[in-house]
Amino acid sequence: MRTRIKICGLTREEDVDAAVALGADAVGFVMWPASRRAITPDRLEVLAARVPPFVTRVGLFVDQTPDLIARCAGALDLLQFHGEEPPEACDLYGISWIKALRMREDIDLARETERFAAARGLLLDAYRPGVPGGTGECFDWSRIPAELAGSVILAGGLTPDNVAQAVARVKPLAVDVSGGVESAPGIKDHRRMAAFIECASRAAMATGTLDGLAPSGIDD
Ligand SMILES: O=C(O)c1ccccc1NCC(=O)[C@H](O)[C@H](O)COP(=O)(O)O
Repeated sequence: MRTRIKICGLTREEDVDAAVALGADAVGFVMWPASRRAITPDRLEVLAARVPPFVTRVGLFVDQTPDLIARCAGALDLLQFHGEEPPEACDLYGISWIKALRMREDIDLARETERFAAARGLLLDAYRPGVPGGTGECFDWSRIPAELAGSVILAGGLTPDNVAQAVARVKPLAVDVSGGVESAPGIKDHRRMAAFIECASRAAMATGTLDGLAPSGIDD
């Protein structure tokens, strides 16, 4: 499967337009007020309205209220939970959700995978105490069990310089980047976004993530 690409932490119209034009499969919006990339629900409506069909609009939440999440859900295609949202509560909003897990040294991935079995996917991210996401740090990708790798969204410290290696080594379902394509928190650098998407796409093709397909995509 082709590795999908999510550009996260968007706050400006021009950056949303650039991410879509460059071929991002998903765009992420941080709804947690303490983040330097946070936007308001009103701003989310404005930015999400610029995203065409077939590009997934992802809202990021950290232990936030059901009312706020329900307020945002109308502008989103996917919820990304970073807090301790109980699995059963996530079904309240009527749209799909993914669970972000921070790779603490003592994480029990088998247990967490079972606990969040109802999620559409797991996003594996770096761990820094007190920081729910957007750390700009990598974690040891070899810690991802082989049987899980193809179904996870890989996040944490990805950049145009390391994303090809990440795709080749992990072959994840998707890669997720925020800080690695910025000139400042929440301000995306369009050249870095273009380089990231190019490098990730080339690596996905090179690693045969389209196994079994002839170059034309049709068996000869
Ligand atoms: O990006 C944030 O500021 C953020 C704040 C609170 C919760 C989640 C947040 N981001 C989550 C993401 O999905 C980021 O893209 C991911 O953590 C990777 O960030 P980076 O290491 O900067 O590429």
